[in-house]
Amino acid sequence: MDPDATPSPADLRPYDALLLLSFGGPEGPDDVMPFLENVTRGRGIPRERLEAVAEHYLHFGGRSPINDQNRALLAALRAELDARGVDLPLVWGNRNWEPYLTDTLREAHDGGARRVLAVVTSAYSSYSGCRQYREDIAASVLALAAEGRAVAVDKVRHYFNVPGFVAANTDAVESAYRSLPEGHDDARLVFVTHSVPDAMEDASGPDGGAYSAQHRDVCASVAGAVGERLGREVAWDLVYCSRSGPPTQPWLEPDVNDHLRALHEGGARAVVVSPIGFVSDHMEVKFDIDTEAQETADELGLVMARAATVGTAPAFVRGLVDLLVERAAVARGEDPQRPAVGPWGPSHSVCPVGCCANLRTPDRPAACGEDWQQPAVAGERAGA
Ligand SMILES: CC1=C(CCC(=O)O)c2cc3nc(cc4[nH]c(cc5[nH]c(cc1n2)c(C)c5CCC(=O)O)c(CCC(=O)O)c4C)C(CCC(=O)O)=C3C
Ligand SMILES: [Fe+2]
Repeated sequence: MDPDATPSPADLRPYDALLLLSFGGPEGPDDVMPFLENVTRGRGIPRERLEAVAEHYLHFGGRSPINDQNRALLAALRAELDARGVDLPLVWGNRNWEPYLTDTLREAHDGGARRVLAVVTSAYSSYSGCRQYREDIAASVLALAAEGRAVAVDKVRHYFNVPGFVAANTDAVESAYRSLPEGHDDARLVFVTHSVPDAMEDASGPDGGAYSAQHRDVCASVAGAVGERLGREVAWDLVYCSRSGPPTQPWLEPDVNDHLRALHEGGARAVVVSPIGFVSDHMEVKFDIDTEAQETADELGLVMARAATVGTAPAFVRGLVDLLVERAAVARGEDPQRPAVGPWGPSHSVCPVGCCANLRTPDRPAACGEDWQQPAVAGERAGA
């Protein structure tokens, strides 16, 4: 083989554009309340909770870190795509703030895109992290169809257990252990994710309970790999942050702060905290972990090292591009390898009917699922 030959470009057919789909966040103090109203519309979040969360944002200048983190991820994905010879456009749209998904897809359509492949900034099955994004896609596709614009959107499978996500988290947790002061290498490993109502947990995935089960699956993989690198068993727990419903409604527990107190009472002197439920250091990480949980640890005299989120770690970015390539092969009817670490195995590429059910408005259309019907548009064909 000619060593100077350019490798053939990664095959993304039949897609003609790639989409990063995320949550969105305020860019300044005036955006905070309108953003929070977008997030919580029709969701029964108490007013006091909204005011408290507005304070979290204002504490950081009214600007969420999430948008800049998405810009950084877009740049990293672009570089990896370029390195693999992929010249498709890569665009960015959000659920709750500019750039809104519908505007992004309209612009992509007008630039020639008809069949788009999406990756969302959530690695797990749940209504908030999966179906709600699929509903956003459906609403945008339907709105554009009504304007005479035909676009079809698919998404990649859940990536909590893909090798790149597991490797990036393993590296981050190992670094956190190595950053602890001498004599603390027995630190307990505390994984943290976003709490959700018990009812949302019970409805997550095709058979229920997928949200916490997928977390436990990747936590076990990461803790096992870190243990091998450190040469000893690492004891770990999965706990929760950012509970927001009324106190009468059960949400996943324990809360990270209560858990740190319990560990301290049990004699722990140090913890490594890994926000495994989040892909970047957005507001939940900055406030609920770096501010609140850190204060709790300080009060207790507990040494706490926080592991990085995957962010733009090269292993993670390569893993996402591998998934885009894999999903394109699935769309072409091929049978690609679908690597996964741990017993859960690779998730579905197309969500089964009823997966991550919407408990409030169950009939809302959701794209990227077996029961989704692409709207017809006169004179245009999506995915042609
Ligand atoms: C599972 C999950 C993820 C992870 C998956 C994913 O990434 O999608 C996530 C991400 C995020 N959540 C975020 C922000 C908020 N989430 C809220 C409210 C809620 N989240 C929920 C769940 C989740 N949320 C739930 C069940 C609610 C209750 C209301 C409802 O049933 O929908 C509220 C309202 C106020 C409050 O109650 O906290 C805010 C402001 C931001 C942006 C952060 C930034 O700006 O940096 C991000 C990435
Ligand atoms: Fe949230």
